Amino acid sequence: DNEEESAGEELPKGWEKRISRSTGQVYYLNVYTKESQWDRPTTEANTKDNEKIRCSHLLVKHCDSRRPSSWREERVTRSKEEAIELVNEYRNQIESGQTTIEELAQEVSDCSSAKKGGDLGYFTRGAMQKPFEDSAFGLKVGQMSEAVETDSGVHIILRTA
Ligand SMILES: O=C(CCc1ccccc1)N[C@H](Cc1nc2ccccc2[nH]1)C(=O)O
Repeated sequence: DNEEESAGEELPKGWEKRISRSTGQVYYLNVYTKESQWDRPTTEANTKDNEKIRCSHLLVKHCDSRRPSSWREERVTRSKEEAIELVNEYRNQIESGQTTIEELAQEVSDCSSAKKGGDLGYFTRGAMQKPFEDSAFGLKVGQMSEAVETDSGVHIILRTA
């Protein structure tokens, strides 16, 4: 509002100041990505294309995977249908709180990220296979995907940041 601008505390481009309906606290909305944050932004709001997110994933490969091999087994022979069934069972175990994606990925994920509990680090659009990217960027922080199929196999994705 005016006195803030006149006091030279203008917000960087792409941000808007909001008041939380539930707590009355001030927060800031990135008008491009619709993401919000408590801290007053100091840099321009990033637009969709340079948005970085962080995910962990669990991958179950199958006989038609691009590389039907992994640290777990020399030759992956399960069918795609079996991989989908397994992934859905794993997803239920995580959803029910029996385990976490980090713990399960270390045991069963066919991706080398298994060693890090499935953590893929931060990435922008353009870094991962399209079905994976579309699912990951559609998740809110803390949300887990349904089974996602890529040329590598069948994934569960958890957005962590
Ligand atoms: O591509 C990799 C390495 C991914 C990775 C990124 C960052 C840190 C650690 C690993 N592994 C493939 C399996 C695989 N395919 C994927 C497709 C999308 C995201 C993660 C994936 N992982 C494979 O092993 O065949």
